[in-house]
Amino acid sequence: MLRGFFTTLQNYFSEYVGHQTAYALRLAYYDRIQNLSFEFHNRMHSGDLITLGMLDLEAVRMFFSTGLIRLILLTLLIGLGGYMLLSTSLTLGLLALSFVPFVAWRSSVTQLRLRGTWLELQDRLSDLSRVMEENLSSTRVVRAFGAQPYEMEKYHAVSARALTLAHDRVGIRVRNTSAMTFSFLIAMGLVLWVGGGMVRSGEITVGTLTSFLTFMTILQMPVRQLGMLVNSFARTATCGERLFALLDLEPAISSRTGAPDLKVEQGRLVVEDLTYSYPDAERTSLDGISFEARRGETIGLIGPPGSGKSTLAHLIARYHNPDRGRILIDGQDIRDVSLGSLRRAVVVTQQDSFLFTTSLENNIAYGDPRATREAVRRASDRAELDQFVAGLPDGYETAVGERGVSLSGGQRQRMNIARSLLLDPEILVFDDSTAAIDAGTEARIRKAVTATADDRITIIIAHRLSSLMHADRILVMEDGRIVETGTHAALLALGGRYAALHELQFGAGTAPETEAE
Ligand SMILES: Nc1ncnc2c1ncn2[C@@H]1O[C@H](COP(=O)(O)OP(=O)(O)OP(=O)(O)O)[C@@H](O)[C@H]1O
Repeated sequence: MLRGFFTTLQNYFSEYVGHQTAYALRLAYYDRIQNLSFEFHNRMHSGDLITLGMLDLEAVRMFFSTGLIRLILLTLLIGLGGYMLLSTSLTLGLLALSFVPFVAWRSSVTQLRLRGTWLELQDRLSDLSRVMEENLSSTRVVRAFGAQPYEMEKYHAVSARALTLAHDRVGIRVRNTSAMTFSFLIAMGLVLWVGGGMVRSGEITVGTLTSFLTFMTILQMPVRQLGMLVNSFARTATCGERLFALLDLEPAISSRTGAPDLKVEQGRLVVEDLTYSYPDAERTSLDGISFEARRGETIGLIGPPGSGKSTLAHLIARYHNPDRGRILIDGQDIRDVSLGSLRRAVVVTQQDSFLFTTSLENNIAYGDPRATREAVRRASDRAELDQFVAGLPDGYETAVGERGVSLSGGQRQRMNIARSLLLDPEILVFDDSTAAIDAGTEARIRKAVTATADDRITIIIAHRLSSLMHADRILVMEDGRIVETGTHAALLALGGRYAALHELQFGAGTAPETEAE
């Protein structure tokens, strides 16, 4: 009865502790990956991060749910059992316990081997989720190029690698279990042999020998479980090491302790000698960029792909820290103010928009969940999305994302623009965010955005000249440097790269004034 009672308590509490530990670790892990820098996320594949957050964390939970309590139980059982055996008969006790050192040695060897292979297996499983994740997010590309057989083969290859290693691991474990059973049976045989002799010579009674054998049988189970414990230890040590290596990482981009909020009064942006290279990159992505902008101004950024336009935008929002130079907003270095206040003041409308699985309204209000329906509608109207939404049966309640209505590339971009406009930031960067929108709609969006442009600095990054020719100043970038600066008219008159681009896009002879209207 007592055993039943305590087993129930043990099961309940050990599971409770395991789940509570996993819950706390899961939240700490999620919190960490929310705050680690873009450089970290560029380096780590999301498949690996998911494996770490699911499998490694589960291994640690299992240890707390079953391994830890088993360790206490085994120590108690082996300690007490061993004491009772030895105190009854020293010779027989030693014989009965002779298998324990062998099992301990065998387990240690197995622990080391399993530990190594577990790490390798995790890597192979990570490869598996990476291939699957890539495949799921590239369904269209795969179908468009008829690459299903190739994808299948790729998945098969990584699956087979995981299977081979899993097999090897089973082999190690089974050999270990067999060796342990064998050594126990030998010890039992010895006890019967020697103990039988002692009974015959009258040294001990049949009852004592029987109780010895019963003890050994009781002890057998926990001792055999040493193997499982060893396995659980090996897994937890490895998984915990990986998990804590990530938990111990300090986010490269964070607010200094006690950093004040950014205060914007005049609304002046100063970029000084900005230089930046991505980690491990051979080339410098930005090289000595300097410019200034005031509230009410629109700055256009143009240049060939890879010239550093997006990198510059990302540095202004402090997604990365510059290697050299600084960015000041109203005289405050953006590294000295709280990150939250900076990200409220600087919003970058990304090239790709991500739709969360929720209503259109919630998607637009993502940056400000407390925004009113009216504010959402206004932002969406300025982004030329309102009419489209009005045509949907559920209007702003329409579910979008993976399980909802899909939006076209242009509609997604407009939703992205509405999401940014809603926040009404001090510095608004459009990073090629109108590329998928037709020129007519883009012109209407521009007009609506310009109506409130006096309150902020607007930076427009685009490849299409018509998107930014109206800007107060246009910066032409090449290889991470600003190579030309001026208004549309001035740059045309300069006859340099901008003029050449203009000729390429509009042909010679088109009056710039008409375009710039
Ligand atoms: N995460 C990254 N890691 C390493 N190098 C990068 C990374 N992102 C961009 N780069 C490199 O930095 C340089 C500038 O890239 P960036 O994306 O800023 O160019 P861009 O002018 O915005 O290009 P596009 O017009 O194609 O958007 C390029 O040489 C690019 O290869």
